Amino acid sequence: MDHGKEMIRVRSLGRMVSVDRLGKVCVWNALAYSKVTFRRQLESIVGKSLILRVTKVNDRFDIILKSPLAASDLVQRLHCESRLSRWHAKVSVPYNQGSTMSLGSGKPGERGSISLTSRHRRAFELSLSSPNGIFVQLHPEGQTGPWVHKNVYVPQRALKEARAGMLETLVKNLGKLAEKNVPVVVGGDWNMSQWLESKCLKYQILQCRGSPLTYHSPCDIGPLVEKSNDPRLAESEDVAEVVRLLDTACRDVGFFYAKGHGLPTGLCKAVLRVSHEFFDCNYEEKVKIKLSSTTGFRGYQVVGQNVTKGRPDLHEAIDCYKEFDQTAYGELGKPLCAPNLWPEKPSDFKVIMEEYVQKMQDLAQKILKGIALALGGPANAFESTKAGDPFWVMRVIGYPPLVNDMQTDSFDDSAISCGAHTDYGLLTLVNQDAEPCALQVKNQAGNWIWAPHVPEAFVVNIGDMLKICSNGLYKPTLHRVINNSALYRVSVPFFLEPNFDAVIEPFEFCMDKTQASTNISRSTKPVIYGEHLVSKVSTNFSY
Ligand SMILES: O=C(O)CCC(=O)C(=O)O
Ligand SMILES: [Fe+2]
Repeated sequence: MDHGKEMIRVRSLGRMVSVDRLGKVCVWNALAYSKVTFRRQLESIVGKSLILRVTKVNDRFDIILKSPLAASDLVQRLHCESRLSRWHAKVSVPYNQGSTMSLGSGKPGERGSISLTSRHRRAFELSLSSPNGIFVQLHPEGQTGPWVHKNVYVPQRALKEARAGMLETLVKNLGKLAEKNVPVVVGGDWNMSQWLESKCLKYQILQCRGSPLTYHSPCDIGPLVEKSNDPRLAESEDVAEVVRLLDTACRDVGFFYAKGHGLPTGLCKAVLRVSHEFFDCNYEEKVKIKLSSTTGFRGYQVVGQNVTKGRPDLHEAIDCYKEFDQTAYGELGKPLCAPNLWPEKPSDFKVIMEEYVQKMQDLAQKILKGIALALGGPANAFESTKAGDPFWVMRVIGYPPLVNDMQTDSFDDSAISCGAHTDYGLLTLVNQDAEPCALQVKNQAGNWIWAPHVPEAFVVNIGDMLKICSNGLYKPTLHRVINNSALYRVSVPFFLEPNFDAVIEPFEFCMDKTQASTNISRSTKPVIYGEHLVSKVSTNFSY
């Protein structure tokens, strides 16, 4: 489909605009709605000002949006937030210009096409509406043996190594089916697109950004939390199951959801409530605790004061660090040696946050025991010199909506709430508002996927220091925040760090592992954690 020359009149802009400067989304299976109710539905999902035009065309709705980014966000939100999963929505311009995609008429299940979707339910539904097609579901939850049902083929859930061989065969067979003009719908994750491309197969992507991170079901860390002080922790079977899940998540994704963590829901909610109450205060109130190099980089930073890779982040925040004595780390600790700055309003801010920090440190250390076991070491591997007296960082972050006035031409497509980065320390635990969905994680296929709020679960990700400790077995994943909604968002990440003065270098047991599998004994250089942190913090701000 070439939309390059299609021009439309956009009333709010008062002129003809080529659609390739805008974003276009097609939605199927929604014709039960009138145009007016459908538009109202869309507006409740993405905000009125993003939507420039909605038209009914044959069997679908076509939606023109303010920008390609807005279009990909709409598709994601249709799937991720509104959960209107009966709809099939797709951005009508190729997601990845230049790759070998056959777009055909853009309709799923077209003869001879291979369609790729990361949502297994979506693929399943498509397979039913396309009875001559074949549906392959790669990562079914709780699937132990292979099964075939009508046109649905579910291969056995396999371990990563075994999966490679399985994919090889699968891709070959998919190619043969496409040659025979059999429509194929593949549900799985985006790694599949790499396989298809490596075999030069043409396919169409039915969803533009991959599934939300929730696709990987939350890890119930309950057994690990309950038994973390048990000297026979490593022998417990249910702990071993948690450890296995942690290993897969840290190796493959670098992110996971942790439920069963034992933190009171009321406390987690109170943390978000007092954060909102603070950000709701006026400017004068907030800058009473303004951060600068003279406050030890502690306190409130205004919107745009934080900089990621040279660009201002469009968020405001209160930064807190573990407090320490002047004599503790000498020159190394000087730039950060100061008390935390707590706001007066709301009056319960400090007491709630201090209780939260203490509980989060305890929880993060328990998860770290599970990670030590997952890496093949003793549960206490991070204790004593590495992280026996851990440093911590907590950021209370407020993200205003990025787009307020979409009626003007001033929309900046590249505006970002928090630029792509990895975290500095060992483990990050994020407590985020239920809405809006704004955190994104880059998956192995290079696509940004959403990490929406999951009730009673923390988003957990690994940081740079864990990469060094694990000798690269676990790598931190790039993530960023884009608040394209009309809602103000709060998140409170808690970062568990090594001891401030720790020399961070790979564990022996990790070096043995990498030596055995890749012949690389040491892939990372040692660093002094405190130096790493100070160098990051002191270049993070514009004053
Ligand atoms: O706001 C979020 O969800 C994540 C923030 C983040 O990545 C960070 O502060 O390092
Ligand atoms: Fe982060």
